[in-house]
Amino acid sequence: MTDAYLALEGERIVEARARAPGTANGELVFTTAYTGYEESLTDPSYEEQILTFSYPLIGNYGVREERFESDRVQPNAVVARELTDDVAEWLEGEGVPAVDHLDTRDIVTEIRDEGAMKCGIAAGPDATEADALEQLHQCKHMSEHTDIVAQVSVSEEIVYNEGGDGATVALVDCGAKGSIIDSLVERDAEVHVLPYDATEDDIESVDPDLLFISNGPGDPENFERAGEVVDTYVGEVPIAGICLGQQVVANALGGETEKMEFGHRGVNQPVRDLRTDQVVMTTQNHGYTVADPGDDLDVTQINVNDDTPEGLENDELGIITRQYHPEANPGPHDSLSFFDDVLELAEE
Ligand SMILES: NC(=O)CC[C@H](N)C(=O)O
Repeated sequence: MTDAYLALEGERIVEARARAPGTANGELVFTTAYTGYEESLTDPSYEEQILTFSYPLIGNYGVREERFESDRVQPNAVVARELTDDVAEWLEGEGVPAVDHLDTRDIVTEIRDEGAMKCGIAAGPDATEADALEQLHQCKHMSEHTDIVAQVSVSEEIVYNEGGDGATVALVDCGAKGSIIDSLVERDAEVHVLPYDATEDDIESVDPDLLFISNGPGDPENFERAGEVVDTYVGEVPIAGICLGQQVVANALGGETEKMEFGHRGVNQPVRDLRTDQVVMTTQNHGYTVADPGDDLDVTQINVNDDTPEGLENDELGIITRQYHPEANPGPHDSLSFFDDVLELAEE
C-alpha cells in the first residue's frame, strides 16, 4: 500500500508504506550497521538528517531504553526495508515519521553515486507526492544549520561520578553520545558535561585535567564556540575529541574540514595506525572530514579505504582525537583503549 512518499534531490519520487505518520525533511544518509538501531536512532549526530538503514530488517530485538544514546530519537525521519511494530510504535510515539516497503538498496546506491542529498518525506493516510516535494523544497543544506549545536547541547552543566578517583574531565557537549560519558565514568573519571556556550569561568571552575570535545551533528565550521575553547586551553590542558570533536580541534588549530561525497557510514570501517601498522574495525557516521590538519597535528591513523585522517595527535601539546567512534554502541570494541590513552594523558 502506498501511503508514503520520499522526494529525493532532482525531484525523484519514491513510493513507500507509512509506519509512523508525519512530514519531515533533512539530509538523506545511511548506515550499513545490521545491529544497533536503538543506539543510532538516539545518536545526536543524526540531528537534521533522515536515516536510511541498509540492513533489511530493523527492530528484530525490540526497543530498550538502556541502549539509548540520548533521551530522544534524533534523525528527522527514518527509512528501512522493513520496520518491526516495536520500532514503528516507538517512532510514532516520538513523532518521528518513518517509512518502509521500499528498495533501500536503490536509495543507498543513489546516495553513493550522487553524494549526500536533500530529501522530503510525507507519510500517513493523507500524504501526497506534493507534500513530499514541498518538504524537499524546504530542506536546507547541512551547513545552513548554523545554530544546530543549540538543538543538541545540554542547557546546564551535568556532573557524572562526582568525587570519582580518576581524572576530572570537562566535556563540551556538541551533541554527545551517552556512551562517551559512560566510557569515561567506567574508568573512574569525574565528568562535567558543559553546555556548548560554557564560558571560561565555567570551565575554570571545573579545573579539568582533560578537555573533551564531543561528537555532534552538522558542519564543524558552525561550532565556533567549541573552537574558541580549544584555542584558549591548547597547551595548558590536554585535549581529546571524537568525530565532530576531531574536526573542531583541527579547525581551531589552523586546519580545514570539508564535506565528503557521502561520508563514512557503518560499523566496519577499517582504520590503520601509522605507528604500529595495526588495523582496527571502527564505527563511523560522519559526512565531513579533516582535509588539512594544520601545522600542529600529526595524522597518526588513516582510513584504509580512502586514506582520510582518522587520528590526529600532538604529544607535546597533549592532544588526541579520533574521527571514528571508539565508544562503539553500535559496533566493534576494537578501539575502546582510546579512553585509557586519553585519561592517561590527563593524569600525567
Ligand atoms: N558523528 C559525528 O560526530 C559527526 C560529525 C559531523 N557532523 C559530520 O557529519 O562529519
